[in-house]
Amino acid sequence: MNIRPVVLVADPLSPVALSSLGSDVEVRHCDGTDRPALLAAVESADALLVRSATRVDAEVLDAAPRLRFIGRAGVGLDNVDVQDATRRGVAVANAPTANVVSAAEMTCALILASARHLLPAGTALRQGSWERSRYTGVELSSKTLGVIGLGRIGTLVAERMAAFGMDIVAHDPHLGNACPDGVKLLTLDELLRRADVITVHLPKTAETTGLIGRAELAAMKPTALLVNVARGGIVDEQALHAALVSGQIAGAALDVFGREPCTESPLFELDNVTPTPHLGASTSEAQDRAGVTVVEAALKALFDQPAGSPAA
Ligand SMILES: NC(=O)C1=CN([C@@H]2O[C@H](COP(=O)(O)OP(=O)(O)OC[C@H]3O[C@@H](n4cnc5c(N)ncnc54)[C@H](O)[C@@H]3O)[C@@H](O)[C@H]2O)C=CC1
Ligand SMILES: O=C(O)CCC(=O)C(=O)O
Repeated sequence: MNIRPVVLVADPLSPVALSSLGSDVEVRHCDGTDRPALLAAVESADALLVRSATRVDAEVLDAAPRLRFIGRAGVGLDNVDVQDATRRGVAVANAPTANVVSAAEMTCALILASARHLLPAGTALRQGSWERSRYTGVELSSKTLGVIGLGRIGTLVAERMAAFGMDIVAHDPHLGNACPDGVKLLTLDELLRRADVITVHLPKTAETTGLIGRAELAAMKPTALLVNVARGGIVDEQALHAALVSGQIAGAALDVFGREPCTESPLFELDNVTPTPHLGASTSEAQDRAGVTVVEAALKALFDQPAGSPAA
């Protein structure tokens, strides 16, 4: 009889994280985006480890009578129904700091890529077109960066872009007086009107979904660049498409989309959009840290507590 607890890995975790699971647990894998496979596999799972692709909702929790722990190897918990899990005595842990440097570096890369048209210029060159004046960019030095959500990632982005000579303004109603030196806190409307580059670093919640819509895009400068490495749906994609086509704003870089995986979008047809497939946390360092963090939490939940009692 198998008495080892079963850890179900439903999204790809780093090899370092997988090996840190050790031999006291039985590790099983499934594709968490394949709903029937997930629902079948979770039935015997004591712990479930996911990244952002697997949705853990009431249906999954209903199918998982033995589940004691859900580990989210990353920051955003919008794909896990934490409230429902907690109500059922299933502990949930994420890795809130594991990938923030990677996400911040990705954001900086997208800001620079957008300002200098790297994606369309490189694509044109691969197609044999040497168009230097078409891809004239803008300098970032002395421009204003507007950070919406000055938490861990927003702060790292602000620090890094300040080194490029950008003035930093931010909007974050939950910060109170805890604003870092050199950053000016503004209302959302003031930020939208003043910033040359706007970057979004918010959790996806009922409050933040659709926060950047038609009216907010209309308030931005026609030269503004908008970057979203947070979550799809915080920026209204239809309104953004209209704003980019009409020249209401100059460009956008998007790492995240309302529906993922997202392989087709009218936004992908626009030269002034730099899209990436949710790569913010996709570095070996971030994946090792995030995976090991949730594995350690899973082992603690499985072995430090008697089965059936909720982990802290
Ligand atoms: N693209 C990617 O691969 C990654 C995306 N993310 C996303 O980035 C998000 C932010 O991550 P962190 O900076 O680590 O989170 P955090 O919790 O440190 O910071 C979020 C900040 O947003 C602020 N905030 C909340 N509601 C707001 C509102 N309505 N207006 C303005 N500010 C508001 C909070 O006060 C907080 O300071 C995550 O929730 C996740 O969804 C995180 C890592 C990688
Ligand atoms: O690597 C992932 O699963 C995505 C990272 C992410 O979006 C997050 O940590 O919130």
